[in-house]
Amino acid sequence: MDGFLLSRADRTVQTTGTRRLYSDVTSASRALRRNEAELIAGALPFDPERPVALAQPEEIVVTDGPWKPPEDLPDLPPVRVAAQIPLPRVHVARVRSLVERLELDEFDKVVAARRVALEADDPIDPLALAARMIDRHPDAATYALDLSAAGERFWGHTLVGASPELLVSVRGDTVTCRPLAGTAARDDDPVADEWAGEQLLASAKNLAEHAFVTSWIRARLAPLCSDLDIPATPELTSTPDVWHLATPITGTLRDPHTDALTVAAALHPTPAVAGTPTEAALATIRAVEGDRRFYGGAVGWCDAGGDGDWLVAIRCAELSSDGLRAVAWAGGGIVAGSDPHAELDETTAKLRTLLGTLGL
Ligand SMILES: C=C(O[C@H]1C=CC=C(C(=O)O)[C@@H]1O)C(=O)O
Repeated sequence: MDGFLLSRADRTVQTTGTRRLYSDVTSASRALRRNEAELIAGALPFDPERPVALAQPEEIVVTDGPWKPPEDLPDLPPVRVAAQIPLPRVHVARVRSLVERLELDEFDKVVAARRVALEADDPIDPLALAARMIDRHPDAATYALDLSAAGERFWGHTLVGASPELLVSVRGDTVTCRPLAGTAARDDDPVADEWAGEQLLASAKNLAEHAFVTSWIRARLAPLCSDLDIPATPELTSTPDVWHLATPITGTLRDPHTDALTVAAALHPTPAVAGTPTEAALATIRAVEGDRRFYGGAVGWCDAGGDGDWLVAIRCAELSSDGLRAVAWAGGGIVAGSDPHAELDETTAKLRTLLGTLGL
């Protein structure tokens, strides 16, 4: 796939071709400020030390409403699970060890993730997968983008997902964020399902897990924004697979020239994907999991006026250049009191967003 697609309920940005690549957020933001680029789209990796995938496209199409896929997209092929990395019992053991380290005050929260390697009989077309994800997850932001700009390790690879989590949106001088943290699986039985949501909203452990994210975002946004409105308690939101705790946040840019890409970089990675304190959480994730590549990163666009949308790159998979292999990730926030088996189940529920779309 050549280009970028971000489909949200109100607006779709689709680009093709590459006019120029940027090696970091600062040079991309400078190009926007100097009007050298009309729009820059792409992704920030999970690990801020790794290369970004940001490009000025050749062609840009912005439309109202969600993406309307072309009729001639190929069917999705049969897909099977080739490996779980690590094995589920190893993930449980990792979480147990992280909880012990939390009790020793090494960090307050850390996000533990695992991945599933997939194999397909025929190539998975990234746009066909995105189209199916929009059908199944109409309230999420669906994305599909070429990661080649991040260097040789990513040549021809694409990232496809349906994220329920808005990192930041900027329109004029208005900043909006909607962090998520705290999860419960949905239930087929409507009564049990409603109960699961109510329990989540009342869960001290999940409220604490969520508060680490909102207080971190407050600290990061305060230098950039005035009139910060961050409700004291989260609200309940849902995807077809899971319930989440969400906090809608708004603010006004102190300097109206600050662009959406700069705000996204200042807010990434939040404790919803890394943990807190950030450096201790990142060091732990690097040592325990290795490189998460673009899972847990940010996907979005920013225009020369500074407006833009950046989504947290979760509920996604990275597809190989031939489309025959894919890796899907899911993680969950670990805090004092986290139950290792429940954390494994939570990642399984979150993986359903991607795996269910592929018929698994
Ligand atoms: C890290 C993920 O989810 C984040 C977003 C919502 C809820 C989360 C949680 O409850 O742990 C995570 O912070 C993921 O889906 O891989």
